[in-house]
Amino acid sequence: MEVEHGTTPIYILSGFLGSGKTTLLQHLLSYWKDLGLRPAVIMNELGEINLDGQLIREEVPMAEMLGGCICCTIRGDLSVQLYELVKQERPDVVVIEATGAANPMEIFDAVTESSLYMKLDIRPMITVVDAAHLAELYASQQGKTYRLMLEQIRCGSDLILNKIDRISPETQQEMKELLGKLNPYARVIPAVKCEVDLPYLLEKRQHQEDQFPPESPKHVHEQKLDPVHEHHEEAEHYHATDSLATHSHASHDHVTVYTHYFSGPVNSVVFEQFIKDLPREIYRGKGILRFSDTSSRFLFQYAYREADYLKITPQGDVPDVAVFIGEHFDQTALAGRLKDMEEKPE
Ligand SMILES: Nc1nc2c(ncn2[C@@H]2O[C@H](COP(=O)(O)OP(=O)(O)OP(=O)(O)O)[C@@H](O)[C@H]2O)c(=O)[nH]1
Repeated sequence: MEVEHGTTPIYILSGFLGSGKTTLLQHLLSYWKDLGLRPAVIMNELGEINLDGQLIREEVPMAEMLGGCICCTIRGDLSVQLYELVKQERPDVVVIEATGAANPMEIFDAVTESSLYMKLDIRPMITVVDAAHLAELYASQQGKTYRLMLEQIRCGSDLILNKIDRISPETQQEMKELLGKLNPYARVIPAVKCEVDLPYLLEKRQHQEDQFPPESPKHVHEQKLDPVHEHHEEAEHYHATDSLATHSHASHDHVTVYTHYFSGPVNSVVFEQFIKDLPREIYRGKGILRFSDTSSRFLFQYAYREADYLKITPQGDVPDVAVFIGEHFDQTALAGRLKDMEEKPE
């Protein structure tokens, strides 16, 4: 990796909730470590607790931005966190993992603000796309989730078409072509578990600026480097020029998060059934649990109707917790079912 002296490369990982960003992050961190580089991470979660952080090696410096989205509610904090992380840890490279609900243009905005007082090399965005989820949303072609996904696709310079194990070869071909149409400037990289050729993904390409379509991220990016530019003017300009940006800040107003702290262990079979029965409006779940019928603790992941359980020994003092993210789901009903499980663990 070419690193300009005194300049910190910043990679932003974008992609809808559960698409595979943390999976990619883990590959990136191992790759850089093997090269003898010191990576650092900024993780942003909508929930109050960073569960993905549990999957990251302890020695990797990490700034956690919890309980909001860096593209809007806690956006101002990003430049502060980035500044402190770079100053204190002197990393060779920083990766920002955005929440899957984040509007990519706004993250670009927030990061470029930091580049006003730090030497940063903001690399083009990497967007991870859940192939099966895209196929389904493309079929219906509606909803805010679809629009947000389109925007994330449009802003990526590399599009990792992940989870191709979940679609047929024909659909795979269709999705590749679709990505090519939605964003002709990006490289499309099909993958399973984000296993991609990392030197290829990270290489600095010639004429990288030409990758951006006219009047899209590059345009906004350049404006942000002008410190006297008024924010609302920029926002207006962005809305006026970007045909997909019909909802900018409001893009994830429809996304809600429910965090449940468990008062005790729950039965694993009952919990697994509960996850299987989750309503369609809930598209993401994760948590750390203690089951009454097993001895170890588990990290569970639920993304787009597929669940995964991993035995873990949490770092530090981590409560038993589950976080659910979805669109307008009934939080009270969900809370009730979880509570029931605690009261009847067997
Ligand atoms: N079947 C399948 N599952 C995958 C693949 N890649 C990742 N997953 C699983 O999908 C789930 C979500 O992956 P993450 O890497 O946590 O996704 P994320 O984008 O970081 O999720 P958020 O942080 O919630 O936005 C996990 O259970 C992964 O093991 C893949 O290629 N195929």
